[in-house]
Amino acid sequence: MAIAKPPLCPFCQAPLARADARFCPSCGRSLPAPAVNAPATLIAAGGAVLHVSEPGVERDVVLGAQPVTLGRAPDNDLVLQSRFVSGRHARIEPVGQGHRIIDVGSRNGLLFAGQRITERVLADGDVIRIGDPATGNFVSLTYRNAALATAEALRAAPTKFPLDPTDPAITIGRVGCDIILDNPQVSRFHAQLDRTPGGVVLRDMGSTNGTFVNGQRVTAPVALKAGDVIQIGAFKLVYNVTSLDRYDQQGALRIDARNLSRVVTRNGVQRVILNDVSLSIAPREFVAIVGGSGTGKSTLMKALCGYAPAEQGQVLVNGDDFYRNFAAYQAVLGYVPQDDILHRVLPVQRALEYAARLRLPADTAESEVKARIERVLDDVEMAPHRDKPIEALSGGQRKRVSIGAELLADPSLFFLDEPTSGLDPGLEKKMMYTLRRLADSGRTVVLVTHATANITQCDHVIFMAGSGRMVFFGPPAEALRFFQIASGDFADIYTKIEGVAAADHPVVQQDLRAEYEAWRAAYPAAQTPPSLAELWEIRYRQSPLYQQYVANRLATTPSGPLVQSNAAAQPPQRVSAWRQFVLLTRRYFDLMLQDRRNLLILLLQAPIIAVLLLLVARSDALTGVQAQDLIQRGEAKKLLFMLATVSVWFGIINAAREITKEQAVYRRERLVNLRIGPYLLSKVTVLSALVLVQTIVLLGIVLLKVVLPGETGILLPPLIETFLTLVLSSSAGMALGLAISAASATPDRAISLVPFALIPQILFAGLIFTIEGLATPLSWLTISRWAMDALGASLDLNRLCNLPNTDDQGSIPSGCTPAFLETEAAFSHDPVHLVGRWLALIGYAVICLAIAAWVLRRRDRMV
Ligand SMILES: Nc1ncnc2c1ncn2[C@@H]1O[C@H](COP(=O)(O)OP(=O)(O)OP(=O)(O)O)[C@@H](O)[C@H]1O
Repeated sequence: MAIAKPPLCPFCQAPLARADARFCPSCGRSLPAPAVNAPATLIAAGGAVLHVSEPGVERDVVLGAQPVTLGRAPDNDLVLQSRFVSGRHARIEPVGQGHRIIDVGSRNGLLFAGQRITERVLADGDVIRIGDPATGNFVSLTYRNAALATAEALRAAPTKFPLDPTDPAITIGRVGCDIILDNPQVSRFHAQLDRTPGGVVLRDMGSTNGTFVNGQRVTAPVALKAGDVIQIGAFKLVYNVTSLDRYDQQGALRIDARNLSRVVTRNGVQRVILNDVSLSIAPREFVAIVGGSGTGKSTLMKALCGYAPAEQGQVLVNGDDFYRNFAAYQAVLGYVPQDDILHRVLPVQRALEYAARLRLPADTAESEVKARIERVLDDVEMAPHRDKPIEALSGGQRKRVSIGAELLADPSLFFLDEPTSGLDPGLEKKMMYTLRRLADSGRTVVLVTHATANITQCDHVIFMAGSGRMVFFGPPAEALRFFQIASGDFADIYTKIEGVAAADHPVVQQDLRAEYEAWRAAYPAAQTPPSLAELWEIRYRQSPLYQQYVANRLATTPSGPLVQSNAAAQPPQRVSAWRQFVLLTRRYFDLMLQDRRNLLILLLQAPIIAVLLLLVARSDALTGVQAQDLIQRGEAKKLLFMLATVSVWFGIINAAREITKEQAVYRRERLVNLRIGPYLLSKVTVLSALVLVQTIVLLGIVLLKVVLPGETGILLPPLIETFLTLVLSSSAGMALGLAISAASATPDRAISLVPFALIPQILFAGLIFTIEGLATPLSWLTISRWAMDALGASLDLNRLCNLPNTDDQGSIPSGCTPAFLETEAAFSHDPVHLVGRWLALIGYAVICLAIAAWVLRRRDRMV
């Protein structure tokens, strides 16, 4: 074994005079004790190399024909400094042309691909980590051995399935098929190849996530020709007439971005928010996008993950145009937005069950869902908290559950928007450690973060500055050198890249003098100076780092077949509307029941209002007594007006917060596959059940005192007609409430809008004020007016005298005169009139739901 590089300061990379130097002559920081014992017996020419990366220390160690022990004790061949490494941790011993690593009984073990291992024969490119779950620190050991096939090459090699010409059909699916594609996103029986007289034909067997041929979704049988590429989730199957070659791209997805730009126009002014960004992220890399506020981090991430495509430029996933093939790749995409994407009132396990049912193929067995949930709970270390409501968890734990929800579908591309925001430094570090493990276990992980304390855990860091400019892409340690940060603190980079580049600016003077002068020469007439971001961008593009980490990477072709697609971007795959409706309805019921306090308040409204009405309503308000006929119609109208308005109130208030309060969950699920129709109908179903209960309670209690006339019903008994009218009024109110909710940015705003919907119901119902002139068309827009008409018709108010109830002296007028018996057209006692009013209420509800759906669809575009 030998130290391959001259000793360098781990903080500023300046050369050290001696390997055992205690202080750096350049940055002056104290140095760790020499870490490696290098007995001459272990030095072997041409051997494999182990790149050792400990916090603050990087070195290469040559492995030879002798076993090497590693651990913290000083008598190991390779001494590691970190406290979480055991005294005697592992042994690396030669096997054939390569090596094997063996855990010799360490406490924290060896991690490979995110999983603990006891032993592994190493392939070129393997990364073994020793991690400390308590602090989130880890040591990385990267094995390089040119004599072995690379781990990437092994992963890229196809598996050939010979196609027997006598075989009439070949099935493709997750279990029990001729060709097995083992991924939760693949349906059990996903697709089938049929041999027909005309050739081989591919059929999708009603899969949840779709089958694609050359980028086109298979909706009808497709005749295959040689070279056609079939895509199912992360798998590609190339049809070669005599064989089907399966390329498993799980955990092997590379992202190349070329010249991404985005310009927005606000108040007529154009602004660049993403400025010609190119980069390349290899499979299983963990990449952080960092930079100041408003510098375009989220814009870049959304362009990379396809949720807000760049206007110019191209994103390629394993060489395929990502935007054009978005529908095919959507199944392998995980995205964790800043907000929680699960309902907080649900316990962790139950929330994950609903998420799994919505995301995984419909034919996923209960046992598979359970196993998947167990797996992700372990992956995010939340198994001990499975029964706790999400709202009872800490911020970091909640974020882990959101990550778990995304992991259910086992995505190979994983994007996270500020997963560490709001976490304390300890939790932040653990979160980064979790993400590192997820990347190691076969995911390309990209996150946006403000926190730079732990970005050494990433393979690469992207620094954004100014108006969407990428000023650095490369390994974190290189960033410190590039920006000449002697302190070793990444946060110092922020101050170097923000601001205007005046000639006397210290950063221009120290770092960017050449770039500044070149810029001045290029733009001699410029009135305003460039930004520091612009100069760093120029500097980075001219640096060897850009050549190495961007240009050279972009110049290499990805392994595996390419999808030659000229298709326009296709909408995402849709799962069965009925299945979604059933699941969403079940979940919504569950949410209602979990939020007991709110449910209790909603349910108490009806009896409390009914009891208050009992206190003021007369028992004969609707029937009338002969001697008091003169005041009856007014009294009856008051009671019916209250019943109608209260019903509308129930509907509006039940629904007004229901969409807006869960909009983060809705937005995320919409990006996966949620349909607006089933979503709204699930709300309508559950809320209808609620208004039904409320109406029964309200009417039931009121009728304990108030007597309903016996014979007045037009089509049905008056009780049934009254009940129907009130339910229809509540339902129309509920639809109006849902429209308000869909249009409101926050629950508070929705509640503030409720009076605007409710007060017209009072003004234009025709009771308090006479409706004439402009008020007439406005009254058509209110629910209570149609409800009053229907109630008045059913209970035949025209049979009662039409006199205002002003007889507060107790004196009874002598009798009804013809003038007092004047009828009101609104209460016509005929079937057409009543059914017309019911239809108006139904139409009202339908229009409000259509508006809610339209608003939700419009929101899709606002990314
Ligand atoms: N759809 C849009 N329309 C108009 N302006 C937008 C749009 N999206 C982003 N912007 C603007 O582009 C700039 C960059 O936004 P972005 O969200 O990418 O920044 P960021 O670096 O992620 O910021 P933060 O760290 O504050 O979240 C901001 O000034 C933002 O207001």
